[in-house]
Amino acid sequence: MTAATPPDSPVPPSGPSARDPGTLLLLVRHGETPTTGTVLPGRAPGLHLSDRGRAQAEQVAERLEGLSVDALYSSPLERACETTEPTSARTGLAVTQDDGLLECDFGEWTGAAIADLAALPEWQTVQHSPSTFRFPNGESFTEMQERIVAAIGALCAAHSGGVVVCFSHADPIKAAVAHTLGTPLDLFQRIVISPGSVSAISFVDGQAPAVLMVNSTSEPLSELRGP
Ligand SMILES: O=C(O)[C@@H](CO)OP(=O)(O)O
Repeated sequence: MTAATPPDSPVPPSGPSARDPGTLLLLVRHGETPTTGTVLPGRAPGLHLSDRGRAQAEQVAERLEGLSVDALYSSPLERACETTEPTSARTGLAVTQDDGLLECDFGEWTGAAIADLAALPEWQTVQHSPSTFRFPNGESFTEMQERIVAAIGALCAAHSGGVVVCFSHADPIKAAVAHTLGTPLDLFQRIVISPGSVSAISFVDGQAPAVLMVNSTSEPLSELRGP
């Protein structure tokens, strides 16, 4: 037999819009570059945003209007840092570079044409069994996932209860979203993260993290914090 709930008992919080808004993490993929989709740029220096990529960066800043942002972090690579610039200008917040948000270290595959890589037998492993794959003289997908998950965990802990915006890269963001959803790393290629897109994760004490948005390129972001 279960005791009746007293009529004045508080209603338990049921999600991020309840009394405790928790910590809101926004993961932004950098805007397009001249080689996005054709070359695996990895950590090679000197790759900058295209005109379209700069427009996508502006759009991210516009979409953040109305959201009270506490901190901005970025992968140190140029294409990520350039994507932060309109948001930094609009919010007045400085950007802190964080190696935990870096692109995967693709090792000897860095700078290769994706069409050439797709012809290799190893490409099938990258697509279908990524948890077993290490890039030649580079990082494994498992290491990349552990790195990004640790990085965003530390940043959210440092800004508990706040809104944290992190600018990163496709594969690390896919791996972070997969981890939050409980999706096996071997299925993480099913998640699409487009240039200039925003994905949102909410962390509320005592609750499982909640994925609020994935690969969004148009929805207003202020509504993520409720009315
Ligand atoms: O080359 C790509 O498709 C992705 C992989 O993560 O890299 P980036 O997001 O840096 O463009």
